[in-house]
Amino acid sequence: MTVVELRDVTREHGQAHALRGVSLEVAQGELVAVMGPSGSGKSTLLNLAGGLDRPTSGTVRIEGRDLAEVRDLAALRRGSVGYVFQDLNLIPSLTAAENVMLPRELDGVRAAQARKEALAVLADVGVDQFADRFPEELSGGQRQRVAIARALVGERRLLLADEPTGALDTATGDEILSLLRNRCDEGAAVLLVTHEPRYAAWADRVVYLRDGLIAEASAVRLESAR
Ligand SMILES: Nc1ncnc2c1ncn2[C@@H]1O[C@H](COP(=O)(O)OP(=O)(O)OP(=O)(O)O)[C@@H](O)[C@H]1O
Repeated sequence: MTVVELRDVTREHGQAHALRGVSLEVAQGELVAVMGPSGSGKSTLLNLAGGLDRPTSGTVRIEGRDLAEVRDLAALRRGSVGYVFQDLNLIPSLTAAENVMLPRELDGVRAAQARKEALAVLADVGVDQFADRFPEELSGGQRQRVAIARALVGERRLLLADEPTGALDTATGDEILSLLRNRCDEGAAVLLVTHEPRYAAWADRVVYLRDGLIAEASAVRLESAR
């Protein structure tokens, strides 16, 4: 099943053509890596796929719903889309568990239930022992896991990750990728922006962007690099 579909999508910022006609589908269970030089449109593509930005032309569908016709986009995003960014924006005054609970509480889930869900997903990513610590009390890798837990909570089916391994050492980066890969194998669709061939090797497909267009797409799974 297709989770996200972009069809002939363009995005212009005044004179700048960030995307110039991109079509892409990501199915359940699929991890697609997006690579390309700086300024080629990778972040724009991710933002459009998650409904954080709107295309100038073309359509974006999440689970079959045309985002241009969705009234409460924020609710759809909270329910279906998880984001992991390099700068993870954990809220410093909230504990790890509270950061993960927040999107669920915004959706009206009661605190006790939200905490239960947060602890379960923190355990999934291996940091439940740090649930009551604040972000500044955690290492970079631990913080990134908390950010991933926040993206995963509520069983979101589309995960968008923009350089999620940016500041991490190789071993921690590999662990983060393996978490994303596991979630994918459990049925999520993942779009991953990365500069690193090492991490793109975890993908089912690699899409190369150049000047706002898909220059090349490879369907080869690079098993040997795992
Ligand atoms: N808000 C904006 N206003 C004007 N131009 C923009 C805006 N956002 C993006 N652009 C332009 O669109 C193009 C694509 O930007 P985008 O951030 O998507 O590229 P990227 O591939 O993610 O780059 P990087 O790897 O450096 O993050 C760039 O030329 C950028 O300058």
